[in-house]
Amino acid sequence: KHEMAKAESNVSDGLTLELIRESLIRQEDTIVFSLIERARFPLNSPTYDKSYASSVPGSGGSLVEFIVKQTEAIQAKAGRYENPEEHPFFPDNLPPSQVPPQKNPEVLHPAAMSVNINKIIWDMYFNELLPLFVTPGDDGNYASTAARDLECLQALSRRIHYGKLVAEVKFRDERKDYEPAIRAQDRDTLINLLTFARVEEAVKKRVEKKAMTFGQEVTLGDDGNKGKYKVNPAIVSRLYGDWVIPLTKDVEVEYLLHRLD
Ligand SMILES: C=C(O[C@@H]1C=C(C(=O)O)C=C[C@H]1O)C(=O)O
Repeated sequence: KHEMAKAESNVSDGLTLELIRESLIRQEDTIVFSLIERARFPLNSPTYDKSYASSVPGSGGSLVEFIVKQTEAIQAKAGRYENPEEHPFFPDNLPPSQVPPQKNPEVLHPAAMSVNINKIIWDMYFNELLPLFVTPGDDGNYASTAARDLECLQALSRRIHYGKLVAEVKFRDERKDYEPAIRAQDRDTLINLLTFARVEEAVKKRVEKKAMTFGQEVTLGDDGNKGKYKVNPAIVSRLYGDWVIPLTKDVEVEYLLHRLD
């Protein structure tokens, strides 16, 4: 099946819609597990409170900002952001990579570099999503909480920015349809071209099922915990329907608008 998709794609770098969809499906596992790990802790609001971390040198904000900035600085030195699939939340003043450059194949148009919607992802995660899937309360585990938040943010960011690859492969497959819309800078036509409603419905159903499967209480003996999940499956489905899929499509459109620059 794979080989067929590859043969159809008539490009040399092996990028196919089928391989991209496989990666997006695999990334659902990472996202669901990272939400489950974060949900072990209650909201722990001091993690996000500027006054709590004000004595941490160089934090400049909350404890979560401190963890994210410091982690991104280390990972930048290790070459993480040389990979076109990775996008920092705080791109300003990141140290350069200190490892030998990797030969990443040039799959995307260079305009892809300027598309980074992590600010929107950050606000969505903390303002809308987090209060929906964690319990209220405070158990004092702020550093662990911030580390789990970073994992959620990175998994969501990678999935949403994968829209660049989705857009590239769709553009190559239907250049004749995309080119006039790009020349006209016509967002609505681009959205219509790249939307597959049936795929989106399947994604939402599958992530709900994954939340039920990965988030069930596994017990030996009586099934007293049946129907209790570590993260509410309906909220995972809503995360995808309301935010992940629309933001992925925003990335696709932003990328395509500059595809012919
Ligand atoms: C990712 C794709 O493109 C679009 C975006 C989707 C998503 O974010 O999951 C799903 C279907 C499409 O509307 C795809 O066609 O597979």
